[in-house]
Amino acid sequence: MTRHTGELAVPLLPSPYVQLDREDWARLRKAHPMSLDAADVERLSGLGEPVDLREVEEIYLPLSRLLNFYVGATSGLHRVTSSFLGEQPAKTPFVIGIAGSVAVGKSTTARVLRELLSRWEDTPRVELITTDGFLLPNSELERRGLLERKGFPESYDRRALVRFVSEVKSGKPEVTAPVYSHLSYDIVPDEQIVVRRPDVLIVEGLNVLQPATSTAELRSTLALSDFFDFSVYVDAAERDIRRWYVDRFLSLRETAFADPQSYFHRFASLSDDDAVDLATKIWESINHPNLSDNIEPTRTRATLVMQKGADHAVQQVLLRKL
Ligand SMILES: Nc1ncnc2c1ncn2[C@@H]1O[C@H](COP(=O)(O)OP(=O)(O)O)[C@@H](O)[C@H]1O
Ligand SMILES: CC(C)(COP(=O)(O)O)[C@@H](O)C(=O)NCCC(=O)O
Repeated sequence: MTRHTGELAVPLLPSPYVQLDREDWARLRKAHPMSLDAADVERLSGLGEPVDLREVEEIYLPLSRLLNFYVGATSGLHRVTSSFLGEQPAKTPFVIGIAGSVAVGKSTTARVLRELLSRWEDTPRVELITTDGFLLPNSELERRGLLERKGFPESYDRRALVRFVSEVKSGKPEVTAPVYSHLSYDIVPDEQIVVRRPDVLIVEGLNVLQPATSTAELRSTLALSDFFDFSVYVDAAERDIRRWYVDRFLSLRETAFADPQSYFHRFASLSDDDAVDLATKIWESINHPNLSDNIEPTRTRATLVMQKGADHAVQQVLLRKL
């Protein structure tokens, strides 16, 4: 097996990652045999995403196995701390962060992992939360002049997001999160997600690996990632991500945008060329600068980096060893 040092080195420091080609990573599966039964296959194909089952077996199953080892080791550490303190050990939810650009495949990765992790005996209850629920409402974004910066770190209520994850982790019986609608393009008033002591919490979003900010308003808060037990950065070449974004925009024209209630309904009747132009313009003015200024710089903070090729298939996996 060829293992070499990952490219994501901080200059002059040894890379903290071991880099595995797809074949090497997939081979790890043989050491930890697992298979999907008919019910698993059915559940996975019911997720509404065209995920190749070979991809699930070769990439996501080994990852779910690794995560299962981390869950065991982390709960051992919690037990040690409780016993040191002379306390009764309580079960602490294992928290996974999933970061990456808009349209890189974070939601798909998160949903596949939720399915696979819930198959492990010690983690049957896996909850998934997306950070868009913590975007400031449009009225507030407008007041702050941030409507064109949705998805940038400052467009979120970061304090509420950190509080949410810390409360789930502290074992609070019920913790609620606000809900964002892509249909209305805003936070949904009076709607909430309730999380009740999961075994695993997956937190997926563009900015989940952002370091703590030091603005006057937020100084001395903890970073969200301080609560992560494991994090995944989904990575790909920007030209591929932009194409996935434009393709998704084109297909949303026939589905979500076609709904008269949709904020984007006015885009449903665009010609192919105009839709491609508009999606490319949104990419260049919002999603590209957010990726290069805010999201990509957090990649080296992830425990594991999945590097996808043009067809979404993972080509390389970088796993943090140091
Ligand atoms: N593993 C995959 N195989 C095939 N298509 C995928 C895969 N992951 C994502 N996609 C497609 O790429 C687009 C973006 O994926 P999504 O998970 O919605 O990204 P994000 O949550 O990062 O915005 C979607 O159209 C999705 O169907
Ligand atoms: C809602 C999002 C900010 C993503 O939020 P996340 O759940 O990753 O925090 C993003 O999908 C979005 O709508 N961005 C605005 C620019 C655009 O329309 O692509």
